[in-house]
Amino acid sequence: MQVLKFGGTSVASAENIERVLAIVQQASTLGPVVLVVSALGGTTDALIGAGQAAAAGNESFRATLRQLEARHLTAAEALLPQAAQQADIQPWLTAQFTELALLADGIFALGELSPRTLDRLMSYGELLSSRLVAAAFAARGTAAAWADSRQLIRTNSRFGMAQVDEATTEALVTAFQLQTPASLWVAPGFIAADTEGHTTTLGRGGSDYTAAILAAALGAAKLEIWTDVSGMLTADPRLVRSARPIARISYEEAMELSHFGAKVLYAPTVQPVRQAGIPMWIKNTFAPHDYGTLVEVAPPPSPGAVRGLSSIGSLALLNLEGGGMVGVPGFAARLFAALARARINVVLITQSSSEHSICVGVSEGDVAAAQRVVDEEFAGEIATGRLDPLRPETGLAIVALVGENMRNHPGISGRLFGALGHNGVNIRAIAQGASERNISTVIRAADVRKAINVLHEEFFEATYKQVNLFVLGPGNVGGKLLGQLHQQQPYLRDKLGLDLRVVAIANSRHCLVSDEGGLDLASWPAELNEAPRLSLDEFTDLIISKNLRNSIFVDVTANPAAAGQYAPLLAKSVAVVACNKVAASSAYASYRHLKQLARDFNTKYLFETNVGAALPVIGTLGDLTRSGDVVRRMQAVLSGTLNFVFNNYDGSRPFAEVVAQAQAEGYTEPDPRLDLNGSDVARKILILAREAGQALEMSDVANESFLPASCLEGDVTAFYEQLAVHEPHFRALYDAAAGKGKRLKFVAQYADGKASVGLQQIAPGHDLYELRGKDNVVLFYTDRYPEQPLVVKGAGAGAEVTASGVFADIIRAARL
Ligand SMILES: NC(=O)C1=CN([C@@H]2O[C@H](COP(=O)(O)OP(=O)(O)OC[C@H]3O[C@@H](n4cnc5c(N)ncnc54)[C@H](O)[C@@H]3O)[C@@H](O)[C@H]2O)C=CC1
Ligand SMILES: N[C@@H](CC=O)C(=O)O
Repeated sequence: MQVLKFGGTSVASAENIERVLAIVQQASTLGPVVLVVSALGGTTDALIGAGQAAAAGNESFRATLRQLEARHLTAAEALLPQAAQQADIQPWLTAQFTELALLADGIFALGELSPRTLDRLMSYGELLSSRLVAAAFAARGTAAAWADSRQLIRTNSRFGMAQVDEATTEALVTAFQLQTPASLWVAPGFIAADTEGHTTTLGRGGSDYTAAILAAALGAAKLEIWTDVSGMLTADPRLVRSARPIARISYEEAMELSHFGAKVLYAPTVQPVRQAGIPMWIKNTFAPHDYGTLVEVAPPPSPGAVRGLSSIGSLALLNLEGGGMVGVPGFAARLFAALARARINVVLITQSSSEHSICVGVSEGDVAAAQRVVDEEFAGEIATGRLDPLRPETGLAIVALVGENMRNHPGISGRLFGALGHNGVNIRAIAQGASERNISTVIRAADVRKAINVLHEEFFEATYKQVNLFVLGPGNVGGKLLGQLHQQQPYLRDKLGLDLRVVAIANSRHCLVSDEGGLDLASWPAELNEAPRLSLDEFTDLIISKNLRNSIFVDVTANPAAAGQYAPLLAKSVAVVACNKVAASSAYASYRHLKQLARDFNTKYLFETNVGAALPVIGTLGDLTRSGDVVRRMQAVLSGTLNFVFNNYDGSRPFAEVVAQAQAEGYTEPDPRLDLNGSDVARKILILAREAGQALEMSDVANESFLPASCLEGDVTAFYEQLAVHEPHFRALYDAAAGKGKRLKFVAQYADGKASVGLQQIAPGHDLYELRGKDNVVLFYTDRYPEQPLVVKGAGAGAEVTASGVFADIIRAARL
């Protein structure tokens, strides 16, 4: 004997019912079948709606019933095309709708819909569908006995969620089996009857349960639950696009997953088949050849120990706190008794070992009643200050890891907390049973999508990690960066498992935002010009409100206000990657604050390109200091622009022209005066000194500018005009050095806690002398490199190299 159950979508139309008939015919070749069906999809909701409308005195219930009747008659006509075949079923359907109309009229007249009447009303859905399916079999020449589940399944009289009397049910089923010769039964799911013969129901989704009860009573060889997905999935597919079917799962795991949101299976279904040791398949009516999920006693362990993820929303935490409960037995018992009296279901329980508080999770809809009954129960303790009034928190959800094998794998919860922590998902409460089969976390409902995706990637997707980039400032560097990202996307997916998506690109005039899947990096420039403007605050709000996992803000501007956005973003665990030097060279307290925020919120603030573009300067310095070395002295050429200018200026071309060339080649700051006046280099040595451990401010960096003051008095145009005016000054500087066989270098120095920048004449043989083009060099003198310095040298400016340094920081942030 095998029991097959088909859900509402599987029997929603004549076309779908044809599929059901084919699947059942196929199964019948293996042995007798009990077929359990739900109501035609949407019927139960429509019946409830009609009942509620009637009770409220709203005559719309009549139209609803007419529509339902028409739908069932249409299905009958399609399934039983010949008039003779319809001879029985059509009058029967009409009679049922006449009964239904009378029942609804009664509800309308009384203005009342009791749970018992509602069960009766709802039962018509499954009665109609099961009769229709049985008639369709008969019309195809297959004898199908219609089995009235109300005569097979005995329950108590808890209408809406009746409890089954297993012994009586088994006896009734056995008796029916003895009297029924047919090898195919068709039975309505969901419905049963109490000892008085009143129709009861087994809870929404109860048709699965009906099938399991019948399977257990019959000692069936297997139970198949046919639905519209190919088995239980690793996560809710509406939340996780890459969720995939679980091939094999234990009863206990299936129970945990179905409890916590896997709508594919009604949770009570598992118990009867588990007890009877009956294997249960979950299969897809619309893809019958898919493997589905086999629920069994001992499935092979899942490779990553976690079998699936589940989530339930609309949760509230109830916190009962107070010194009065420490060491006093009975508080928990009174709390749970009070909740039970109010029929409030407790979903999750945690208590700290200090016994100072108990926290329970309940449905949000139960909060008001819980507050009332608990505060009543503990009124005495609250009045004397031994307990605080119950403190409910709403807007929460549970996300849980489920897996039988987790108990054999240390470190699962560490990975869970780490993954959520890196993404700024705050865990409000946790619960793990001693079985270690379920680790439940309570988080903000708004974080569920992000959390469940992060965890799915962590535990199921060895292949890809999605990283979401928000790029501000697609200018010289930003434009190159987007080009490099575009070119490398396939490599990153294949080799690093990173699915890098650019979610938004903004400049000061436009902001282009992607819907799903990230922007097309081949076509962003044209699209950006058509996009609306967003202010910086709005851009930050967009990043925060999108609440995407592994979000990274990439600041490729030179804008001080952009730097002002880092703190709120880091505080939401959004990583910040910046080539903009403003933040790291702003007030020391603010620089420290940003670094601390990154630590506190488990994220990254990376700015390697602030010094020497893509050269590994800050990284090297970090390696030295983290390993215990002490930086005593630094000597460096840190301006690509100035090195280029002094390498290319010999008086044969005007100084202004060489500076303009540096700007055209993309070495200068957006405002080249910052390079020429030494500010850019001052920022860089300040950042290096800070990274070496010195709490310096910009005012502590001595800057001996070589520019005549008038060069900085106007705008950039005036600046170039003044450079031309002062050509003799620049020529004199050059001649003075060249006359001694020396070269001009703008040098940054740090020693003994003091930093300075200025133009120097460098003699041949000096470490800074041979420095070509736009190169940078940094000499680190440390306790471990006292005389022969550690040298980092190479191209220190240019959009392409800087973009590659930003890219490298993005990868670091993405891999955390
Ligand atoms: N060029 C180089 O060799 C290096 C540059 N950097 C840094 O890279 C940064 C960018 O330099 P470039 O690309 O040359 O500058 P750019 O002027 O070409 O690009 C800056 C971009 O930022 C945008 N922007 C400015 N203010 C904005 C705002 N409030 N909101 C949105 N977008 C805004 C502009 O529209 C532009 O798209 C600078 O901070 C610079 O210090 C760092 C290392 C080396
Ligand atoms: N303008 C800078 C670019 C890198 O920070 C320079 O010239 O070095």
